[in-house]
Amino acid sequence: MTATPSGGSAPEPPGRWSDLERPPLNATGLRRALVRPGGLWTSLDVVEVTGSTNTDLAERAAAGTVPEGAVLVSEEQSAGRGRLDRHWVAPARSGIFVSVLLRPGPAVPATRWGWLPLLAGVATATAVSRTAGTDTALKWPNDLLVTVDGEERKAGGVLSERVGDGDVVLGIGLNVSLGADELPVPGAGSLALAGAVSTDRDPILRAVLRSLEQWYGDWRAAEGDPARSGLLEAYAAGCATLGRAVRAVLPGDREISGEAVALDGDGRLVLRTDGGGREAVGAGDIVHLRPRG
Ligand SMILES: Nc1ncnc2c1ncn2[C@@H]1O[C@H](COP(=O)(O)OP(=O)(O)OP(=O)(O)O)[C@@H](O)[C@H]1O
Ligand SMILES: O=C(O)CCCC[C@@H]1SC[C@@H]2NC(=O)N[C@@H]21
Repeated sequence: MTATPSGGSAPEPPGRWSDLERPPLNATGLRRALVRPGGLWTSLDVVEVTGSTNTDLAERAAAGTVPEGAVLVSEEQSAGRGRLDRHWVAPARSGIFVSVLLRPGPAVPATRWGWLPLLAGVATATAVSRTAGTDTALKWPNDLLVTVDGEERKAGGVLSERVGDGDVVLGIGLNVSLGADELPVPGAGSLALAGAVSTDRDPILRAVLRSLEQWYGDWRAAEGDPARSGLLEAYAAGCATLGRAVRAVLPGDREISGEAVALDGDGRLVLRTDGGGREAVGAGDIVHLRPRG
C-alpha cells in the first residue's frame, strides 16, 4: 500500500513494489561484512538520496578527503549519470547505485585502466548470477543485459571516470526490482523482470563488492595484464557482443558495421568491417544487429 498525501492509503497498482517490500539497505551490516583490515574497502557510506554517487565521490577524491577503497551507496539518485553524458534513472530503493574510489597506479600502467569498466561488468555479472540467480550478459563496453520475454534488455551499466592524476571513480547502477511500468526507457530491464529468485539488495551489493575486490586484486597483481589476470577470458566468456554483427556509432557520429571479433590489449572492441578491414573501437555505442545465434 502507498501512503497518500491525506494520510490514507491507496491500493498498489498491479506489478508495483511498495516501499514496505523495498526495505532499506542495512548499512551497518554491509560495512561490517565488507570493511576489514587489509581489505580493499576502507569505508562504506549509505545515503538516502543524492544527485550522483559518482559526482560526490569524485568531489571528495579531488578534495583529498577519501582514501582508495571508499564506497558510496545511495538509495536513490536525483541526477544519476550514465556514459556519454546520459542520464541514469535511479528511483528510491529500486536498485543498486554505488561508486567506489580506486587508485590503480603505479602497479597498473594508465594505458590499462580502460579495463576497469569491463572488470566491473564481470564482477557485477558474476555476483548477480550467484545471488539473484539471473543469467546476465555483458554488452561491450559497459552494459549488463538480462533476458526479459526472450529479449535482451539493459539492467545495469558502469561509469568509469578519472579524477585528477591517479584516481578512478567506478560507478555501478543495477535495476533490481523495477517493474514493467517503471522502466525508464524501452530497452531497459531489471533483475525482477528477468525472473530473479531474490531481489534482496543487501546480498547482491555485498556480492558485487566482494567480487570487485577479488577481480581488482587479481588484475592489480598482474599489473593490469588482462590475459594474466584471467579478465580477458572471463569478459569474453560473458560477452554478448563478440561474434555478433554490430553497428558501432562512434563519437562524431561516424558509423561502422561489421562483426565483433575480438578485444585488443586495451579493452577495445575489434570489428571485422563490412569493407573487409579491421578496426578497433574504443568508445561509442554498439548496436547488436541480430539476435544471438
Ligand atoms: N535505470 C536505467 N536502466 C537502463 N537504461 C537506462 C536507465 N536509466 C537511463 N537509461 C538510459 O537508457 C538509454 C538506453 O540504454 P542503451 O544505451 O544501452 O540503449 P540504446 O540507446 O537503446 O542503445 P543500443 O543502440 O545499444 O540498443 C541509455 O541512454 C541509458 O543511459
Ligand atoms: O550505462 C551507463 O551509461 C552507466 C550507468 C552508471 C550508473 C551508475 S549509478 C551509480 C553511479 N552514479 C552515477 O551517477 N552513475 C553511476
